[in-house]
Amino acid sequence: MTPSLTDQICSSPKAELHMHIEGSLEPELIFALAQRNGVSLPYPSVEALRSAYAFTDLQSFLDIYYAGASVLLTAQDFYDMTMAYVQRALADNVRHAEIFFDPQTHTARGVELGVVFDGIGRALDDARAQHGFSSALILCFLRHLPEDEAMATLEAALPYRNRFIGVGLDSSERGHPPAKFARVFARCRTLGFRLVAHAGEEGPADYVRDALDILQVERIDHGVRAIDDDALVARLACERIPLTVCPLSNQKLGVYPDLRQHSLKRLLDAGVVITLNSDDPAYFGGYMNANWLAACTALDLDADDAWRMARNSFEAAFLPAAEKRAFLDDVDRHWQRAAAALPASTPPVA
Ligand code: HPA
Ligand SMILES: [Zn+2]
Repeated sequence: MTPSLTDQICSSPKAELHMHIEGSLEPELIFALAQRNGVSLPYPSVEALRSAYAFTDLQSFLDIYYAGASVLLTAQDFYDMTMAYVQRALADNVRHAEIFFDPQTHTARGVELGVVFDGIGRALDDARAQHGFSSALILCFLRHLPEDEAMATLEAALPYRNRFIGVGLDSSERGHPPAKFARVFARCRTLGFRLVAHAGEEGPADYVRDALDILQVERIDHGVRAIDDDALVARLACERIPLTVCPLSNQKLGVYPDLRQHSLKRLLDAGVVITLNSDDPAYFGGYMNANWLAACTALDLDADDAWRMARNSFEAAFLPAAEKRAFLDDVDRHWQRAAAALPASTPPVA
């Protein structure tokens, strides 16, 4: 990739639609919060913790990710974590983020839901007021736990319903199919929440189809295993169902150990609305621009691919139409200027 394309990618406006706020907790902040809260960690130093980030699969990551989140106790902790993410996102020209959080990870430790909403919510309010950073929250249910617990979490979160726009489904995918959460997603649908779910990360293409048909989600998180099913790929493209793809996550968790083999280029070429995201940036070695550059370099993507994926990120966002239009205009202006500077670029078909 040329240095100028790298610059254009880094400076492009973009939306991030798949980022777990607990996955933005850097080892330095984990240690600082542990000290502030008198929590003891099973690692002697920041370096020792970071060197434990050698994952073999999703579960080996989740075990460390949940341990890291154990230092979050007060609203100020959630505020500090969220503000740290916002600063990194701003540096990568992320203009809008739809941020996942895992309430059950915190309520199980005795942290009240109000503390979680207060800390994250106040940080996002301040980010909007101080930096014009646009954002929304998506509450994720942990799929390794029973559906009844997801339902109880939903009911407990309803007093804060103006704080989140939608619900998602994360944690261990294998053995926990979408159908397990049919009732709670049906209830969320009647309540008017936006719906997403992780599917087809480690689980099969069938889980992507079930997330669409049974849970009736509007976006699929990861979804990269859809590539195993031609009819499903055609459906995703035809129905314009976005996939929130996370390249460095897929590499670090062994979904695609070699990014050159990643399915996202084939999916993009098949007309699927592919977006690029960081998933758990503190654990997988990079925030948005690192993910964009890793994918574009490994797969030899060009300016038209990048332009398309930047448009996709706002097209797939749960934004009001006027705001979406304004962001898309910013993206087009950016890449039209880039096209004048870069060789042989043609605008993508909107
Ligand atoms: O990539 C992921 N997959 C499933 N659950 C998660 N929780 C945080 N990140 C992930
Ligand atoms: Zn994820």
